[in-house]
Amino acid sequence: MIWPLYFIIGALSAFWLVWRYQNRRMIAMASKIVGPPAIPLLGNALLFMGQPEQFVKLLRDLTTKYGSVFKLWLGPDLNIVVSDPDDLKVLLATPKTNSKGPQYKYMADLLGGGILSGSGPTWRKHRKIATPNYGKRAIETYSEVFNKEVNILMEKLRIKNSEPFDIYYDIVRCTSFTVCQTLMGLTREEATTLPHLEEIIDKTQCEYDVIFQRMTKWYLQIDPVFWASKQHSEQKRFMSIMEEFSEKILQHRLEKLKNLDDSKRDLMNSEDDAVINTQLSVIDRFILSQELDQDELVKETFTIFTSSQEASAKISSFLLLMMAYHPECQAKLYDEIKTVIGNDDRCLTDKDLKKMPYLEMVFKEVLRLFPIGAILQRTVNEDIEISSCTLPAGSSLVAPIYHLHRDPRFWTKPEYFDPERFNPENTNNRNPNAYVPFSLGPMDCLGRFFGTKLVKTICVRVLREFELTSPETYDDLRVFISVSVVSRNGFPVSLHRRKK
Ligand code: HEM
Repeated sequence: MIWPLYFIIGALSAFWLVWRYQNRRMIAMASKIVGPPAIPLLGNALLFMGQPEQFVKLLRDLTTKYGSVFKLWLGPDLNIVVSDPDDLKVLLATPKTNSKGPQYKYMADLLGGGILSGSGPTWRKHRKIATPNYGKRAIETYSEVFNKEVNILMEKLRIKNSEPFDIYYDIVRCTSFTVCQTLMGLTREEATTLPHLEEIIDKTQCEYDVIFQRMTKWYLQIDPVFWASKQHSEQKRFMSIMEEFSEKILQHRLEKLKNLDDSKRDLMNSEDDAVINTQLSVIDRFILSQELDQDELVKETFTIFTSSQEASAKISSFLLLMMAYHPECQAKLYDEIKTVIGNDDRCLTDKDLKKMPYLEMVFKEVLRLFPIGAILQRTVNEDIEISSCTLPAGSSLVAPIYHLHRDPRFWTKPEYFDPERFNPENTNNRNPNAYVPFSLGPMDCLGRFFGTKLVKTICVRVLREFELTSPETYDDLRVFISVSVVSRNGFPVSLHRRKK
């Protein structure tokens, strides 16, 4: 009976020795970098067995103990956690880290190896095809849809009483319909009849939880263990509805593209940041490029949807929750809104938003505390020298953005919500690299202008009409990381109509 056990131990030891021999250069270079003691095969993976809330504390404690650069072995993956802002700027911007890290493969299971979770030629090709729809000028054309969808959101909010409710669910519907009619190119009618739309909207966070658990729990990275888990059946169900959802979107666009005139087809050759580019949707561009097979089209369609509606809804909800928690900031922002747009419930323009500096400060403070890319990982393709060490080729760079944004070396009272950090004087006195909400370099956020404008449009319209309170206080807020930052208790707010 004992022989099978000897066999397994022997096979694992042989694997470990061969692996050490093949990676001896990386291991030798890693030995010069500090980090917690690792055990054979698992490395430091056992440190990550706790609850999601403990993950934030764990990384903070390790940074306190080992400093701005330290190593963590997750099984055979050497992760180098860098929280020095100047090093991070160099590391995220260099082409030597122009590939997503190995943990993104769990995201790629769902989204394919394309624009959000992929690397190399596929990522480059997809990013190039999609880019014309995301530029500063291109998104000017989306103002009408943004405002129209916010009108519908406002109608829903007007019929609520002053009982607390989780505002995220109304907002994420608004952002989802907005994305369908802009980046995806659907009519509202087509969007409302998409199969499983409601279920997808409601289950997206659960799916990100599964992905993040696989990224951080070593035993879920063993395929047979994952296949036997309940997370796998949840993921399978989600993937099947996601496929039907995306296929329907593609079907709508293929139908429209049958009658596409040549002038629009020529837009495929334009890479300028121009208003005219949005006459083709991102999905149209993927189809017309003929570069993607059917599976890639399905997954990239869902990626375009989920990367935009979820992030914008989450940041809008955090911003409104922060206003409910901080009445003095809300009053200041309301004064600014009233000065710029008066009492009318009119559509917002880009010009209006530009005249609201305090809104920009509040938005930045929300992104500091609740970043969408809370922890980023990149593969180091060639050795890179930084101030304190050399990151060896084959290792992974980990950028702990959440922790950088709360690092007391750069932020006084980092846990406090204080938009004044972003007034011109305070901004000038701080290291600019300590704030990277949209990441940096060639793999930075493609949707920063889209997201910024949509979040601001939603929040200004809601705050213009309602004063927000919450049954909870900022001290009650519990957040954890699950790809992005998640609020344990959701976004509970009450709405009170303002007097005209
Ligand atoms: C408003 C809040 C948003 C924030 C703070 C944010 C932040 C980020 C960050 C940090 C990344 C890098 C992720 C990584 O390397 O793992 C990223 C990537 C990306 N974001 Fe956003 N995002 C936001 C909204 C959006 C929106 C609205 C869209 C689409 C319209 C979008 C599209 C993308 C895409 C396509 C990528 C992948 C880029 C690439 O790897 O080439 N994001 N975002």
